[in-house]
Amino acid sequence: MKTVYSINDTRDYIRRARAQGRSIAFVPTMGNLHDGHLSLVKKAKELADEVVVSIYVNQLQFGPNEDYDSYPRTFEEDQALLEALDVQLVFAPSSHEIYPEGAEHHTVVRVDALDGMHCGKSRPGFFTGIATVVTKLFNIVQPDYAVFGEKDFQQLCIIRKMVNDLMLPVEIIGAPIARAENGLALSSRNGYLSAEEKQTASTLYQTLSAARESIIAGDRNYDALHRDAFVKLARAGFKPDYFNIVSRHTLQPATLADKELVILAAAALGRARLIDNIQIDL
Ligand SMILES: Nc1ncnc2c1ncn2[C@@H]1O[C@H](COP(=O)(O)OP(=O)(O)OP(=O)(O)O)[C@@H](O)[C@H]1O
Ligand SMILES: CC(C)(CO)[C@@H](O)C(=O)[O-]
Ligand code: BAL
Repeated sequence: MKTVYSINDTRDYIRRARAQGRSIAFVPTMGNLHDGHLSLVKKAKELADEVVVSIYVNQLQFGPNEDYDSYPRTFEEDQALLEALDVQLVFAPSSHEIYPEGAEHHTVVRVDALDGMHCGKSRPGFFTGIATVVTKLFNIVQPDYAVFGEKDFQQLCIIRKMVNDLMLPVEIIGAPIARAENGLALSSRNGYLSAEEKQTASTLYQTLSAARESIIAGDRNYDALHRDAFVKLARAGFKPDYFNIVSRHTLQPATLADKELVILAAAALGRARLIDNIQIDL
């Protein structure tokens, strides 16, 4: 496994791999790797000859009062995990490499149709920061495939739309949510939770699962399901942000005509803001 820090070294590596006719799958991450990330890497290995993983905590997607400074950075451990999976290239740029003139007044990519709702409503600028850095990373790595987790469902939809609208030559692959035994979706920010909070945190998945069961059983009172979920989460100690039953394709509130749904949820618990979702086929 090779680790590079510059765009030039990444491009050199990619050029050589391409000259040998090798295909490339890319997994962008912010590091502090867990089994969720590793499942993406395993998927990438199935898709292409070369797997490239980026580790970069992108300041542009963090709000002024968010956890950019305290975001967990565990570069050495991350490298060991990727080495064990035989990843060929790790790209770990500095902020200066990605934003040499600073992130302010930088050209951005905004996926207007999907970025003002759900997480985008609570975190203004979040998805513009993501779409912008992912575009840069795609331009640097120029992969055939890029793998993203379904845990960040809105992010995955936004990347798909961006790639489609801007005709970027990369195929986006979604990977299922990796969960802890109690159902909690794995996330780097789970590290902010105490052992007790980690148990409580599973209520988010349980609440999603219960709503899913009700809908499958025929309940179509989405407003009431939304209200009940907020009450359940608040009782468990969460500060619920949203619990939205939406069409999987538009991310707009589900109508009775929609058959492919997803429930998107976010809630704060202690220091952590957790997100999760569950899909429903009617
Ligand atoms: N539990 C999971 N299952 C599947 N994919 C995941 C999981 N957690 C993260 N990913 C995916 O890994 C990629 C990198 O995500 P990121 O580095 O932000 O990790 P994270 O654990 O989601 O961090 P955070 O706690 O900051 O949200 C994204 O495509 C994300 O969807
Ligand atoms: C896609 C991503 C690596 C962009 O910084 C980040 O949003 C993430 O880790 O999901
Ligand atoms: N996994 C999404 C990145 C973020 O929350 O900043």
